[in-house]
This record gives sequence, structure tokens and C-alpha cells, in this order.
Amino acid sequence: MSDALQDILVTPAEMAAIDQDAARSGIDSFSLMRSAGMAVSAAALRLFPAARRFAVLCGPGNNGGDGYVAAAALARCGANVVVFALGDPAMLKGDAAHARNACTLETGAIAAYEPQSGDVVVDALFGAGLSRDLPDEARTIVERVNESGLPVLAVDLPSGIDGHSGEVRGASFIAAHTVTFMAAKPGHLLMPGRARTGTLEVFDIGIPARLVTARSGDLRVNTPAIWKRHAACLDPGTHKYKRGHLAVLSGGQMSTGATRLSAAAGLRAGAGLVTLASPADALGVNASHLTAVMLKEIRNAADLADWLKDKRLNAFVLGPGFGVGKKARDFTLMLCDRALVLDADGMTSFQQGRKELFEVIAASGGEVVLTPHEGEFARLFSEIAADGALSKIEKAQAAAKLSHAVIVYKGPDTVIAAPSGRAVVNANAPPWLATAGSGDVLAGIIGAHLAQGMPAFEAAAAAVWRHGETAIRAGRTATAETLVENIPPLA
Ligand SMILES: NC(=O)C1=CN([C@@H]2O[C@H](COP(=O)(O)OP(=O)(O)OC[C@H]3O[C@@H](n4cnc5c(N)ncnc54)[C@H](O)[C@@H]3O)[C@@H](O)[C@H]2O)[C@@H](O)CC1
Ligand SMILES: [K+]
Repeated sequence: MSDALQDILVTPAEMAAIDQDAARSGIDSFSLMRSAGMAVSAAALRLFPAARRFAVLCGPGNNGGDGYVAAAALARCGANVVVFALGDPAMLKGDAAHARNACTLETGAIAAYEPQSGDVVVDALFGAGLSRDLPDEARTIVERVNESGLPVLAVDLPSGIDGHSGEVRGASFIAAHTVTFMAAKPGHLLMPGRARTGTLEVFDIGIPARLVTARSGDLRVNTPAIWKRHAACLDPGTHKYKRGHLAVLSGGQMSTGATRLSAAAGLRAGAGLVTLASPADALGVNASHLTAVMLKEIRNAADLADWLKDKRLNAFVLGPGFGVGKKARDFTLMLCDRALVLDADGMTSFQQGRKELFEVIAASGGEVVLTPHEGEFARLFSEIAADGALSKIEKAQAAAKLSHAVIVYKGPDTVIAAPSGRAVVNANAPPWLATAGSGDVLAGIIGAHLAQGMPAFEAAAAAVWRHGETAIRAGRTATAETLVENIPPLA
């Protein structure tokens, strides 16, 4: 696999255009199908050496074509193979018809497939060309196979998963492994597609990388390659002020835990100084729990304005445990010209009146990161959330454009998007990261990166990735406190 394609995400529409470009450039399209089918048969033999029988289910398009190539190759290797077709194989066209004609195995109608113990199902029904819900006949087989619990090897995508959005179109296979071609698709990483893809193998079938990159947009998997250039300057030997001063704004005395988590995470993640800005009633409880994090009394907007005269205060976290209301709105609007992570209550405070927030962000020239989970996203960006035609990536991109802020749209498939349209999908977070207080820790890590001078998009992407690594280190029994202790070095 070419390095240039390592982290790229390509939508099905872009992939179709790449196919056409490849054909136009003189590449034999059937040779691509042969490579694809051979890769599937190799994966089948490698992953399921004890299979008693491979049941190859072939659909009406080129995904089915890959299936016929794979079936023939498996049979040539001496495997026991049965082939079933959705629709009339005589209706196949082009490369798929060629592949079918070259496969001498008898082909049954799909309804006749009865799962047997020892079967491995090779799913070549639909791939990138799926454009609507699965037809009933396919649905019946998908449900029969899913109920059987047999392992499924998916060709390109588990049939029924929309490669653009990751949504289930009526029903879908739950694959143990998926072999896709040239580049991963959004549907492999976005939920629920991600949970149904199994392990993902991206196989290079020989389309030149330049044809792929020419059509692909600014969409990537979130890996260190995205932000490592900006992380390299985070040298632990730097004078502490160069590592920035992060301020976390605390809520009242009954809700201080969340902000202390953010502050502790900010310190651990590398901010030079961290101060918890606390209202008077919470000073006592905050003081009794803090050591390395400093404490400052900030009662109201006038106090904050006075404190902001210190220009070394360069990054802020506002939201965890802060409380929803006018104070949150007033404070936020004063902080937009620095670097600000607006989380939880901070965002919810602008459910009505978001226009003012977005205008201030646009005018301020600061680095603002909004970190909504699904519920918060629906509250702040209701019309975008309700648009069923948009994938999670497109929703995050639309929200970033509207708000002029970097959006961290959280979930098991967190998407980070910039107002420019640039976006990455995170893929390293284990399921146990969804623990109480986990979002507060993330806000603190983003704040630490901002304090150290990383641009907002890279700061957010690096923090989301680091948060995922943190959870892996902390293990399955992770709590917010053990997450903080396990934040790994970034650079
Ligand atoms: N990307 C590439 O460069 C290559 C792609 N290949 C394969 O080609 C596949 C894409 O082929 P196609 O574009 O033919 O698409 P598919 O084989 O995924 O789908 C077949 C056709 O079924 C129809 N269809 C879509 N949704 C349907 C539904 N719910 N019910 C009934 N019919 C439906 C559409 O007209 C679609 O073109 C990829 O998934 C991959 O497996 C390979 O052959 C090798 C080269
Ligand atoms: K498939």
C-alpha cells in the first residue's frame, strides 16, 4: 500500500470516479477485478484455514464479480466452494459477466443457501454501489446468516452498510473481516458500519496512488501523521511559560469534580501552568483537592476581565460542571479571542442565542473548539442533526462551517472538522473510554495542546487520539481518574 493512501478516506462516489479515471488511463478494469477477487480468496484461506466450505454469495454488480473471481480461485486451491447468486447471473454485465463466465462452479439461487456448520460466508452481494435498502431476498439471507453466527468475510463492505455514512440500509451482514480496495471508506469507520466491518484490510489492486489522491477530498483517518509536525515543538525542556498557561473555569461548590478532572488532565497533558478559576463558594472544596493546579477566585465578569489582562493566560476550558446560563454565556464571549475549549454546559448555554456566539467566534480570530456529543450536537445544531442525507462527517463539517469553530463531534467514531472542510475520523478509542468524566479529561487535553500553541484543528485531533491511547493504557476498568494518570506523552 502506497504511503500516500495510508490514512485517506474515499467516499463510494469518489471511488467510482477513480475507477473511471483508471479505465480512461488505459488500465484494464478486469485486471483490477481479478486482483480484488484474488485478495479476497487469499484472505479467506489465511483467516479461515479450517473452513469446511466457503459459501460465496454474489450480487448483481461488480461486487458480485469480485465474488466469482474469489470463488474460482478458492476452488483452484482445492477448497470446497458453493456459489449462490442474487438475481439472474445471466443479466450480469461487463467485468462481472466476464468473471462469472470464467467461474465454472455451479451457481444456485440465493434463496437456496442453507447455512451449515463449518461454512465461511464470503459476502459479495453489494459493495460501494449500494444505493438503497437491501432487497427483501438479500435481507432474508443476511438475517439467516447473522442468526447462524457463521463467520462472514465481506468484499469491500459488509452488504447493507452504506459506504458513505456507515448506516445500515435495511439489514447488513456483521463481518469478521472486510477486504476493501485502495482506500478505506467512511462507512468502515463510522458507526454502526464500523462495528460490522470486523478487521479491515485495505488491499492495493494496482490503481496508481496519484489517481486516488486526485479524486479524494480532505478526509483522513486520525493518526499522528495529521498533527505530529505540530507536536514536535512540545519539548518537555521548554520553559514552563512557553508551554502555556491553561485556565479551567470551575462551577459552583456542588459541581467542581468535572473541572478538576479537566485541570488535572491539562497539567498531565503538558500545559506549563494550570489554574482553576473558581467562584467564591467553591474555593474551599477546590483548595482541599488541588496540589499542582493553582487556584484563583473569579466571581464575575469584572474579575475575569481583570484577570485577562495577563496575556500569558492563553487557553481556557469552559463547560464541565460550569452550569448553564447567562454567566456561562458572558464568560464564553469574553474568551473567544484566546484559545477556548467550549464543552458541556458551555455549549448548552447557547442553545438559544447561538448566532451571537458564532458571530463572536468569527470576529475574534481566536482558536475555538466545540466538543459536542450526540445530544449536545442535536441541541446546538438541530437542523444539521436532523438532515438524514448527511453522514456524521458531513454534519461535523457543516457545524464547523456554521460556527467558525473546530468541531469535535464525539462518540465511538469521533469526527474532528475544521471550518475549511478538513476532517478526520478517529479510530483508536476502545469502548470502555465511554466512562463518566471521560469528556472532561478530553477537554483538558485539548486545552493543554492549545496552551502549547498548537492550532485548534491539530490540537483537537491530537487530543482525541491521545485520549484513545490513554484508555488503552488505563485498561478496561478505566475511570476518569485513572485516565488522567495514564495520559501518554504526545511527542
Ligand atoms: N473500486 C475499484 O476500483 C474496483 C471495484 N470493484 C468492486 O466493484 C464494486 C462496486 O461495483 P458496482 O458499482 O457494480 O456496485 P455493487 O456491486 O456494489 O452493486 C451492484 C449494483 O446494484 C444496484 N443496487 C444498488 N443498491 C441496490 C439495492 N439495494 N438493491 C438492488 N440493487 C441495488 C446498483 O445499480 C449497483 O450498481 C466494489 O464494491 C468492489 O467490490 C472491483 O471489481 C475492482 C475494482
Ligand atoms: K459485500
